[in-house]
Parts: sequence; structure tokens; C-alpha cells
Amino acid sequence: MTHQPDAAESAAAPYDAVLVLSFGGPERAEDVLPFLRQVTAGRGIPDERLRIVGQHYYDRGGRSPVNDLGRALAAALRDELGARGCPLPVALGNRNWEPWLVDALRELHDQGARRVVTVVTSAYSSYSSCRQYRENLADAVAALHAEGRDLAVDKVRVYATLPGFAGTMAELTADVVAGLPGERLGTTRVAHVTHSIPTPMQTGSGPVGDDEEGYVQQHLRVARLADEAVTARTGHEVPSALVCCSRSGAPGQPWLEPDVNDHLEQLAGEGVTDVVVAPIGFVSDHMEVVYDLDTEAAATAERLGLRLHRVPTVGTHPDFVAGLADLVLERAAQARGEEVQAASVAGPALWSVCPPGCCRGRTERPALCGG
Ligand SMILES: CC1=C(CCC(=O)O)c2cc3nc(cc4[nH]c(cc5[nH]c(cc1n2)c(C)c5CCC(=O)O)c(CCC(=O)O)c4C)C(CCC(=O)O)=C3C
Ligand SMILES: [Fe+2]
Repeated sequence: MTHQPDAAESAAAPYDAVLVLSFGGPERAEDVLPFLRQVTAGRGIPDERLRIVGQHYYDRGGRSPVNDLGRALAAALRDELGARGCPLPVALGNRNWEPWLVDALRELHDQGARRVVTVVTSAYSSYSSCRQYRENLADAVAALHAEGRDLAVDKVRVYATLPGFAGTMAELTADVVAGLPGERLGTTRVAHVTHSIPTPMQTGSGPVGDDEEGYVQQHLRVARLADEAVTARTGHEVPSALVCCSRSGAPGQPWLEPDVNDHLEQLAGEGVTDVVVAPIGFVSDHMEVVYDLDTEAAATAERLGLRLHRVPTVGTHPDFVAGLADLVLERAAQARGEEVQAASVAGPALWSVCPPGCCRGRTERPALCGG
């Protein structure tokens, strides 16, 4: 982290640092409640839900895996960029807990960074997974400006269709299905899983007036690519569905459905024997995966007599990390005004500068990386 590259000589120019921007989680029991209050500030998540979610953290000693996973991704990306002759510092900064975003950016600035490119740990458009991070960036940069620090921040493109993400997820899914006994493939189903969001957040996701490129539509592209990989690998068309986990919000409030547990109930009633659970909505094995899928959905499957097979998340898979490095260099070329070839699967490459109104929230707040 100490070596300062000469930005002018680097394929990463004009950027002199990379920020991995993530959700964040607690690492000690005493931090669980403050973390939950931070996440839900003003969002009307019932106390009942908070107690349940808090317990998931306490059951693991109060330590969420998410920060360690973010640090591992940042280190892997730094190594990959270094191996490509771009020895940039890569820092982890979080929305909801230490290491806080503003502190990560301040540290990069102390190391000499003046123009930072951000990789968010979510591949999809929505208020929660894209715009809210852009608002967090606006707040952090404004705070640093108020300290007299000069720093500009950009973001790589929305990467649901990046080969290193969607293609890797598709191959990982095909690996799991191909490992099942051939005689059970006829009674096997794939469940592509993502984080549920409120229905109005889905409606507002992606560019205004574009019904083809919202949160769900982007997931359906990735799911279809994975289905095709499964068929190519096994010769079977294994039916699949896009389902959700981690719903919160008040009872009565509409969120995306079906819940993965309800979906398993339905499949059990249809004579299915095996369900391959592919967490396409997530990039690492954080709590939504290790609790909602590996603990809760696994228990549901067990009760129903279903065999559940969980596909790994992309994590620090070399193809994912290489894809993110490609994105950083692609964004750099774009920032230099060069024409770029944006590699994409399962649909067109998505945008790096969000159009006005993209992923609308409940209120208009300043956001960076938008047009
Ligand atoms: C789309 C999406 C992603 C994926 C994209 C991305 O990664 O950004 C995501 C990731 C995550 N969500 C996480 C944790 C939580 N999310 C909550 C609440 C909420 N999530 C929402 C959406 C998303 N969340 C929403 C609309 C809410 C309602 C409140 C609000 O509008 O904000 C709550 C409050 C309690 C509850 O309601 O469950 C917690 C504790 C963790 C950390 C896990 C760990 O510690 O390992 C991660 C990676
Ligand atoms: Fe969440």
C-alpha cells in the first residue's frame, strides 16, 4: 500500500487508488445493536425483525463475515492490478460499519490519492444496491472537502452482465448440477436467490422509463445464463426460478417474492428431490448466505426431505477478481476519453455513469457517479 504508482504511466490513469465499497457488518457482540440501528435508521424495520437478525449475529459471537470477505476481495484485487503493472492501493470502505467509507477515503487521500475509482460489492441496480452507495459517496466526499481535502470519486459500471461475474456464477452453478447423480436430474430444480427488496424499490430500480434494466430484470439475465450453462454441461434442461431471501420491512408491506423457504415447500409438493441454490444476488458468503441460505433454508429443506446443494458465491474466484480488474481499467480508459470495448454476457453492458433518476429512493439526496 505504500508504493505510489505514477498515475500517468499506469493503465489505471487517471485513477491513483481503488475503493471497494461494501455494506459492512459488526465484528464484536457489543457492536451488533449499534450496527443494526445504523442500517435501519429511519426505515421502519420492526423491532421484532431486528431482534431476530441480531440473534443471527450473536449466534456467531457477534462477528459478521462480511468485512473479512471485503478485505479479502480488496487484497485480491490489489494483487491482480499489481500483476498487471498497476500497483494501486485498494481500500475497503463500508456504508454501515468500520472500516467506514469516509475513513477509507481519508486514508487513501493521506497516501496521495486524488482520484479514486469505486467497486461496489453488488452487481445490480436498485436504491439499496447502487444509488444508496452513491449517496454515501457524496456524503463522504463532501465531508473530506470540508476538511480541505481534494478528492474525486468515480465508479465502475453496474456489473451484472460482466463475464467475470455472470459467467463465473453460471459455471459455478453448472459445476454443482453436473455433480449430481444423473438419475436425479429429472427431479432437480435450480433456485436462483437474491435479496428481497420492497416492491416500490424494484419499480424504481435502473434508469427511469426503462423496464428492461431494473433489479429483477438484471437478475433474470444472470439466471438465464446459468440455466444455459447447466443445459450445456449436463444435456438436461433443469427448471429454475428466481426467488428471494432476507425480507424485512413491516408485515403488509409488499417485498419481492417468493421467499426461498416457501419455494422449497412448493417444490417438495411437486416431487422434487434436489434443489440447487445459486446465490446470484450476492458476491460473497456473508450473513444473508450463511444464515438465510445455509442455516434457515437448509433446515427447511431438511424438514421437507429435500436435498439442498448450495452453489458458492464468486467471492475471490480468480475469474471474478480478473473481471473486476478489467472493469477498473475499462473505467480508467473511459475517464481518459478513450473508446472502450465493454465485455458483456446475457445482454448489453450496463452503465458506469448512472442516468438522472436511476434507482430512485424515497427522497432526492445528492449522489455521485451520476449524469
Ligand atoms: C439489495 C440488498 C443487498 C445486496 C446488495 C448489497 O450488498 O448492498 C443487501 C445486502 C446486505 N444486507 C446486509 C444486512 C442487513 N440488511 C438489512 C436491511 C435491508 N437490506 C436491504 C437490501 C439489501 N441488502 C433492504 C432493502 C433492507 C431494509 C432496510 C433498508 O432499506 O436498508 C438489515 C437490517 C435488518 C433486516 O431488515 O434484515 C441488515 C442487518 C448485509 C450484511 C451481511 C453481513 O453482516 O454479513 C449485506 C451484505
Ligand atoms: Fe440487506
